[in-house]
Amino acid sequence: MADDLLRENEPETAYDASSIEVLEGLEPVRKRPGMYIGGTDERALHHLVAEVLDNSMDEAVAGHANRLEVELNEDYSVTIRDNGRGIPVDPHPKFPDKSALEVILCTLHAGGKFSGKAYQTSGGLHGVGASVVNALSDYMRVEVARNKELYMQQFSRGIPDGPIEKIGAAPNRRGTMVTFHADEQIFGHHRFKPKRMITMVRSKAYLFSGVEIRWKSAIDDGETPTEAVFHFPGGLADYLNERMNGSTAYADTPFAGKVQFAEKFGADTAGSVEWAINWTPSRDGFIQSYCNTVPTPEGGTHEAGFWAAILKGIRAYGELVNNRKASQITRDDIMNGGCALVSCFIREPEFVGQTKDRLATTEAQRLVENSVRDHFDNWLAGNTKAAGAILDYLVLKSEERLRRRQEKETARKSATKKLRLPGKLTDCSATNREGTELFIVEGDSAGGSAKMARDRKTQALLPLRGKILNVLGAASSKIGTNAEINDLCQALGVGIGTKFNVDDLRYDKIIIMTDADVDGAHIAALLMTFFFTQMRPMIDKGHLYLACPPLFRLTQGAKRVYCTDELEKEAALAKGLGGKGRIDVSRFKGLGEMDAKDLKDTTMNPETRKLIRVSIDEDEPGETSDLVERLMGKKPEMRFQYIQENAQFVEELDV
Ligand SMILES: Nc1ncnc2c1ncn2[C@@H]1O[C@H](COP(=O)(O)OP(=O)(O)OP(=O)(O)O)[C@@H](O)[C@H]1O
Repeated sequence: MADDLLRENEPETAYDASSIEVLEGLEPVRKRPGMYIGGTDERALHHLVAEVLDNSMDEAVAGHANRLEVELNEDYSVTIRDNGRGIPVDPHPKFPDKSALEVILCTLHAGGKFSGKAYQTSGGLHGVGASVVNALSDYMRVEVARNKELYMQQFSRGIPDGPIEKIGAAPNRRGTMVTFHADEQIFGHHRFKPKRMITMVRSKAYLFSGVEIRWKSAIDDGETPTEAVFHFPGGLADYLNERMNGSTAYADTPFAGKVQFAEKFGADTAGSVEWAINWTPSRDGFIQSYCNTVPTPEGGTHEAGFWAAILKGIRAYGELVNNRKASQITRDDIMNGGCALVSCFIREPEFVGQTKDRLATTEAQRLVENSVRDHFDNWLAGNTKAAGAILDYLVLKSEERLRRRQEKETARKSATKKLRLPGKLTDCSATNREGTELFIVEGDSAGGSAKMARDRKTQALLPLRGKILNVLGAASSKIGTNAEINDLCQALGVGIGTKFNVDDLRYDKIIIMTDADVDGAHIAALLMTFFFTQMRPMIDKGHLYLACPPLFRLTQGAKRVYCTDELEKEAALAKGLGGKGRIDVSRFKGLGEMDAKDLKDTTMNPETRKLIRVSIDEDEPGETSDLVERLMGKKPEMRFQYIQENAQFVEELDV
């Protein structure tokens, strides 16, 4: 890439240290890495690559770079290089004795992407990524070629080894090169995996057809190429064809397109959307969405806009061809068998959390919906054969869905009549499963408040007395005769082990609601172990949840605030409640102490509560069973060994 000079005469003055704004200092990253990269497991580790790669992609999308290189080195360090403008190296106006580069890498919330001046649409926005990677790397080296000079600075665990140095001339080079080695103190035995990295690299190239990305790996896993070049002028349509992998599709070529928002909504609207979708009867559908090349696995407003456009388009087309059943098609039907890719670029996107799993920018919904809708109407009108086939398929799916619902309704009604439900179950009144919830609560007193706090229509309660049997330590005959477990199975309407059928579940969400103390955590762990070993599909299909009751209630006059932990409490006390007089702090010892209103507001009401969905790390399902066996299994020596190996971690959790 050295010989590739992009826009040689482009002035670099417009993007210099003054474009880099500072909002806050570094520090808490090493202490609480999870807050910044969502954990310390393998997924979090790979997130480091994403953060650095996203910065180079942002340069490319802004039109300053067209070539990137990603290399996994022999010592498992990673090098990412671009031919962009180079991170600014001049002294920072706020900290004249430091270069902008050092400020960026050693300060949280330092970046050039807050105001949209240096970048129009960028994946980065919090000014956190590069400094987080630096803080979590035991070694980091950044080289910047700018103005025909080569600069270099090295860091260990977020601290500079020395000031920035000019290490030579760079007549034919420009851009940034970052090499980092993830810190084993943070990530333990996890290592970068070539397969995971190449998938990420390849998808970036698909998402932005103006970039070529070279991949190299010194680690050969036997299945991933050690060298490759990715450049996809066909963009998402190419990617979709590859993802669908030869499955028969209703349209010969996907419905795909790209809209520059400025052309449709006026020059002030920066950004664009690109999409590709096709339907197939031979596999489940999927959607993969991105914003500014950052994957958004939990979707968000851009996805909502996209599906709205497709749904409205299909229904309108149905009306046009006099297919009256088209009006019963729902979003779920559209997604059934629909394989879709959506990638948008917008200015100042808002995400939920630093790992950016879900896009929250409301504007994106309108922009995407309006852009896609016109194109879709035209496409349907111009591809009548495919349009007819897709419409028929979706109508069929909607009919199947309606039939299934009816069957389930009657099944549930007769089941409620016939089923012998456990006496202590307080059932909900809804007759069909959709939207219903079963709270498994600890103790009878908690059950009392919960009974008053619940929504009778959709929320059912099952109080458990004491701790349930630890199924990992028990013989299977004992499991079958255990009274608490029998009650649980009856309430859920299912059998255990091989007899478990997830479709029989009588509720949509199963929510474990225990006290926020050690005993409560133990009961929750026992229940989760039980579900994990005996009713695993219930977790895989996302039915199991943990309620998050608060630990503290702060009151000041009429103002009330709930806090889930000590940290939140301290923060709330420091900030004040905005009322007058003394702040009273009460600590809930158990759910039973909370009055019904408190319990409803904080823990049960779907509008205001927090819930954690229990899931299994898809990448390491084996690790989960291994860990469950070690922690909950019969052999105390395994538990002891785990505690010894992870003592530091366990201690931290206790803080
Ligand atoms: N490869 C690069 N080329 C040019 N500038 C860069 C590069 N990498 C980082 N920067 C500059 O450093 C700033 C800080 O980067 P950092 O990754 O810390 O945060 P961000 O990308 O702004 O936001 P986020 O925390 O959401 O990733 C960027 O805003 C950009 O101005």
